Amino acid sequence: MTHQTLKLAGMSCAGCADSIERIIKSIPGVIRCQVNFGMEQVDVDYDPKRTDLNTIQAKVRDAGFQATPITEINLESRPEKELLTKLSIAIVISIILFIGSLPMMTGLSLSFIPHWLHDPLLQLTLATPVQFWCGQSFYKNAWKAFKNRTATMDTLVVLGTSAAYFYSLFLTFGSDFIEKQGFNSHVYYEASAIVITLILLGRFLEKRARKETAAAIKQLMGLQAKTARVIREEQTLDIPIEEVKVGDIILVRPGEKIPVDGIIIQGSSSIDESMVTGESLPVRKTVNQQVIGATINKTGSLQMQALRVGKDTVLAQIVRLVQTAQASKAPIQRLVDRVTAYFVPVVMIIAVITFLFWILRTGNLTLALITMVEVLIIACPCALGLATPTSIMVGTGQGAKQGILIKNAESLELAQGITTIVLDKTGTLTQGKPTVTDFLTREGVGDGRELSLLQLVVSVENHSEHPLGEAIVKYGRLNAIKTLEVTEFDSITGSGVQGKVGSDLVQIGTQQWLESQGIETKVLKKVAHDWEWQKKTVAWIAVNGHLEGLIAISDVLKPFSSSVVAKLKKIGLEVMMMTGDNLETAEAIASELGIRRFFAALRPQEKAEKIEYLQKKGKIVAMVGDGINDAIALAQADLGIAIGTGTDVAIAASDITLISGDLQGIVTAIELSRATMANIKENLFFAFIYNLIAIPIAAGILYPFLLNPIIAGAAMALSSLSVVTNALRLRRVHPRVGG
Ligand SMILES: Nc1ncnc2c1ncn2[C@@H]1O[C@H](COP(=O)(O)OP(=O)(O)OP(=O)(O)O)[C@@H](O)[C@H]1O
Ligand SMILES: [Cu+]
Ligand SMILES: [Mg+2]
Repeated sequence: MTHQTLKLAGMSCAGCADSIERIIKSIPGVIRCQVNFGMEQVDVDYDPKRTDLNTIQAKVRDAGFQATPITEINLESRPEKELLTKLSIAIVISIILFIGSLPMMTGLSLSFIPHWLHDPLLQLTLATPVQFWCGQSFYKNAWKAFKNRTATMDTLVVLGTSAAYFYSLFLTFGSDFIEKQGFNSHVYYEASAIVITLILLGRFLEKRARKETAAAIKQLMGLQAKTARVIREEQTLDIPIEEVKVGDIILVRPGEKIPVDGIIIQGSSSIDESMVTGESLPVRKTVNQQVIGATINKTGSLQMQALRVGKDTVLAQIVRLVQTAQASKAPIQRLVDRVTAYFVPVVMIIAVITFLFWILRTGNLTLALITMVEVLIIACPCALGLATPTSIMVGTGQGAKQGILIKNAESLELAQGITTIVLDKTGTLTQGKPTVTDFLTREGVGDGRELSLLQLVVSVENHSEHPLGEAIVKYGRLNAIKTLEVTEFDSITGSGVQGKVGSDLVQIGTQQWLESQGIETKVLKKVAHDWEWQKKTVAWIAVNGHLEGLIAISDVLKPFSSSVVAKLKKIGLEVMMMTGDNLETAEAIASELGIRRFFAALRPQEKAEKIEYLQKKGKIVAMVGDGINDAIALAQADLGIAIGTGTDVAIAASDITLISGDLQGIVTAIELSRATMANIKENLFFAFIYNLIAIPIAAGILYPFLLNPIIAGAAMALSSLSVVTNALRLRRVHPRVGG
């Protein structure tokens, strides 16, 4: 499967986005296609054996749009200059036309307005370029839609303003005829010109605002360093970031940005990773630790080796993730789409009925025409099309700024509805950087076997990815233990690890597991219990099926664990804990955090089963976890939240990732979701209520009070603008637990 992002040109409203999506999806071989109206781009997945980029581009071109591939991240937006020129000219002409028609509109004789301004021929000369040059894009788009056998908001604008324009044109040259019929012979050039101007103005402002919503991504990308100082063939050179290759040795001085992702090979420093992880405290890093491109090296001088460059860097991946999330459709949007699809044709029918009704009832052609034009203009559903996507864009962008990656709009919509949140213990509530506190052999202190047993244990744990394993290896290093060769290593997720050192079978893991292997564990039970009550995790050691010792490992809680649990309860969620660790340790930790319900000694599959059990009881469950042992449960949960410092498996199985592992992100994500959904509902309410009220008025139910078409145009431009502005308010959501 090939993935490609294309930049789109020529879209004027959400309706165009829909038709492009439909066209691309209809090409055989296209697997997935998603248009992002806000970013003006489309993501396509296709089978390269069945179709290719040229075919896709040609199809899009046939429909009247342009699509060009984006290879590197590139956000240059289409020049707005042309739109601005057209808008300025339209404004000037509209003002002149407006002044000229004031006496007629108000019925007053305003002597300061020269009479020639009211001349229909002059008005025609002024109105024509506005209609066909400034308004050109409406005609083009309406034609495009017509060819695709759909109707969009452009269709409505074209029908409405053309009706006003051609009616006036007819009057200009045939007013005698009209007057003989007893009709009023006022021309409506100014109405059509002003409506076009207002809609252009609305588009211009909307474009501006939409550009602002892409700000989060732009900000992320602007973070990238421009150059890097590399050492090649013993020479130090400054080269552009694009030319850095994997494996290059790079020098980073204090205060400089880390140019690409890499590993420190010399020096140590504290590094500000807040731009990527949202974590505000600088982190101390030294040799062999990874650094992320775009983060800031604060104090020390570093030499690093490039590991990932270009589009493989963490930053580029984050940008891509955020872009896809912003383009994705929330379930609520699908409903809106269905409604909008029927909206335009329905409006056209209402317009025709309005026309027929008034002409038959009053015989007044002007009245019938004006009401029809109003219905066409005022009912334009573009605010409806903007309501959901703009909020989603701002919401996901805002999350990214705070170190919360939301996989798609659906996850964002889901987060607000959860009732229960289940937290994993090790690595989620605790730091996941445990240290060994006690080590005991079967015979107790001084049996002379301590070091040789520790050597066996450390050798096996050296192969484990588990934080407990890492802690034991570190402990071995402190005791100057040399590791031995291990064969037949096996990791039983959720239970422990085993391997052969020479001919000895070494097993390290839970008591439960060793018992299930037929190993007698009674002798050390008392010591183990004491340790567990001190919140320590106990690993049991057996060699050749015989219990030989115990290791106690303790892990401290993350600084915000308690306050996050409290806050989650306060916003009305049921909080539970779930762990693979034993019951006593779990109980001790849970009571410290004030969590009443918890499940302990769970194997990975059982974690998922517990979640399923909660779901069966009608709860909507979010699960937060970091490890391989959490992956199934994360996928089972309604909303999976992964700790970014955890394993890749967990991140892949989740819907939301907290990049820095800061638990406050859970609260932020939920509040952001609630705010976004509320915002979408406000937007939809505004958009619908406006149409519901405006259409009947435009159709003339309040007759003899009639709207002027100009007011209709202004109202419609304002309604989309207010939707976009409302969405931008989401940028003010910054909930934080610690202040
Ligand atoms: N590499 C290992 N070395 C020693 N013991 C292990 C190892 N891996 C797992 N265990 C044992 O299995 C138990 C369960 O492990 P699991 O990975 O499922 O959960 P956990 O990391 O302790 O806790 P949580 O589920 O809260 O993240 C551990 O508490 C430990 O006793
Ligand atoms: Cu519109
Ligand atoms: Mg864990």
